[in-house]
Amino acid sequence: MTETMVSTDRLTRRYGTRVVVDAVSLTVHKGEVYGFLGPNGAGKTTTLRMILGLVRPTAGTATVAARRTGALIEGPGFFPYLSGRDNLRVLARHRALPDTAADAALDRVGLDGGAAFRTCSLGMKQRLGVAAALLGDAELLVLDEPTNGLDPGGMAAMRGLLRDLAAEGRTVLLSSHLLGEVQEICDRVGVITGGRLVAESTVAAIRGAGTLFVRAAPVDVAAAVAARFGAVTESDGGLRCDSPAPPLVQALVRAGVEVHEVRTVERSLSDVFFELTEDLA
Ligand SMILES: Nc1ncnc2c1ncn2[C@@H]1O[C@H](COP(=O)(O)OP(=O)(O)OP(=O)(O)O)[C@@H](O)[C@H]1O
Repeated sequence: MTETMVSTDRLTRRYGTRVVVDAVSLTVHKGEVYGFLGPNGAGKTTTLRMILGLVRPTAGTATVAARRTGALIEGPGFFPYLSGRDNLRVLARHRALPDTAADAALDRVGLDGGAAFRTCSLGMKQRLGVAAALLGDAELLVLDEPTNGLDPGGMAAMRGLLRDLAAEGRTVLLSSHLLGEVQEICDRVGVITGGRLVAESTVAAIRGAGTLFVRAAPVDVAAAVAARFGAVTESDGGLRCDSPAPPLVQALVRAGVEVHEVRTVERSLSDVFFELTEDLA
């Protein structure tokens, strides 16, 4: 059975008359990487802050089942001249944790922590931020844009780290405006735009089963057969058909059509995202 780690029920935040987060109900399962996806200003950070108890909801509720939660929201305040290790030890001491907790968190993210914070690359700084969130062995990590500004190598490393943390049974809730990133890291995504959650599902389900691309001759006969199964449009010298492949192919062959090519065309998460957000524009 899937255990729920975070759930919100019609979570809402207004600033003045402006509704920044509008009745968002989302569910994050234990042990998954959940991507909270939306354009700038969509309300992601405000939602994460409400989940963490840093911002009070105007209405609705947020429930967190984790006993130990760590967060990286808009970068923790690291001291520039202290090393990564000393920075983490300072944070650990604030929370009455031993220095060994800082060392364990550094190990976990693969940093030696020797360099002064100000000399660290952005990738190292982000890893240090994740280490800070992990302090005290957090079982839920809430990370606001953890891959923001990273180069492709840094992103791949962060992706690997977050997947590994989930494989250990931790739950990761991250926000992002990078569709490709979310598509690769996350088990499930919630899409937010204009403060409203417009979709929540597995990445695969949100992208849909995809449509079929069929190249067949004669094309007009093929189109007539395919139209019995669903919508058909002509594209790239073939047909795009909304239909499962086996019955369509059988019917085409029975109708004497020569089938040259049949393949599934998956929509990327970005196509879906723009469709979802266009509807609301
Ligand atoms: N304290 C506040 N007072 C007034 N408006 C606010 C406050 N905090 C956030 N907002 C507004 O709420 C909207 C959503 O902000 P939020 O930071 O939650 O979005 P976001 O999706 O995280 O965007 P970004 O990726 O740019 O951080 C923005 O238009 C922002 O200006």
